[in-house]
Amino acid sequence: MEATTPPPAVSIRDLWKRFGARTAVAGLSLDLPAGSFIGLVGPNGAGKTTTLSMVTGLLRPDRGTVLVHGADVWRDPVAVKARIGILPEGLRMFERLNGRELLRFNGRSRGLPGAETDRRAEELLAVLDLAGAADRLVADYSTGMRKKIGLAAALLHNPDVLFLDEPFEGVDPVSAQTIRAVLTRYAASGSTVVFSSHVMELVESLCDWVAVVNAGQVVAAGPIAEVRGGSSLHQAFLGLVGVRADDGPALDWLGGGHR
Ligand SMILES: Nc1ncnc2c1ncn2[C@@H]1O[C@H](COP(=O)(O)OP(=O)(O)OP(=O)(O)O)[C@@H](O)[C@H]1O
Repeated sequence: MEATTPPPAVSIRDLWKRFGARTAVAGLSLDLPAGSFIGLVGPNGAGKTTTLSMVTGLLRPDRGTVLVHGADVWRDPVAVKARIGILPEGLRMFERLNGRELLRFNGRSRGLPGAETDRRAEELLAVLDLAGAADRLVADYSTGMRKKIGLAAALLHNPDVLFLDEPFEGVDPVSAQTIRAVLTRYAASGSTVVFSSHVMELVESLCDWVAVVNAGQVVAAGPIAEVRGGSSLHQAFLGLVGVRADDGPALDWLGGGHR
């Protein structure tokens, strides 16, 4: 008997978003398998952030539907928000709270009991190496610390699906390793991670599934070994998004000490 495929964690159908004359997302459809570590890759301006914003209910699409574990992001936002965690790009936080207060606030606004919020917050602060900074204002956190406290806030209610926009950008190797370890542990428990990145090596080493987006559409998606074929993900990516054959303008004034 054939094994039945489990329903996808996220189902995106015919998603569109225009900003004035510019089409950022152009009829994007994609099923993201549950329990996978998923990389969303694409060149600058491909529509990754716009897609993630619409999928997580932060931006209203012009058209299209998104289901998270069967619940419609726009018709049933409360059910969806209980099941997802989000680390958006350029996350705005309550800067005048310290790290511990921020997590407590998040836990309580998610309806977690106080004692449980505190227990989880302290564990996350310790695992993410933020315990020593828990009493400092978020306003004084570095980029890497902000990503980590943002990740802690996104994980506190133990979501089924975690969305992260460029979680490793501006993060030093030590913090990156800490974030990787937490995400790997989370994904190993059967939860779904979806993250966007430009770093193919990172996607290749962390993800088991990848979607390549270009000009607001999916140009390839599937298990990473399938998408990259016999080559590296980097090579496959360049082929999929189309590298310019020429080098563009000559820049013959550049280098060589000419003024
Ligand atoms: N608020 C906005 N107003 C106008 N144009 C926008 C807005 N947000 C995105 N765009 C445009 O939509 C397109 C897709 O942008 P988006 O940020 O989704 O791409 P991305 O794949 O995340 O890019 P990057 O890798 O550079 O972060 C781009 O052309 C961008 O200029």
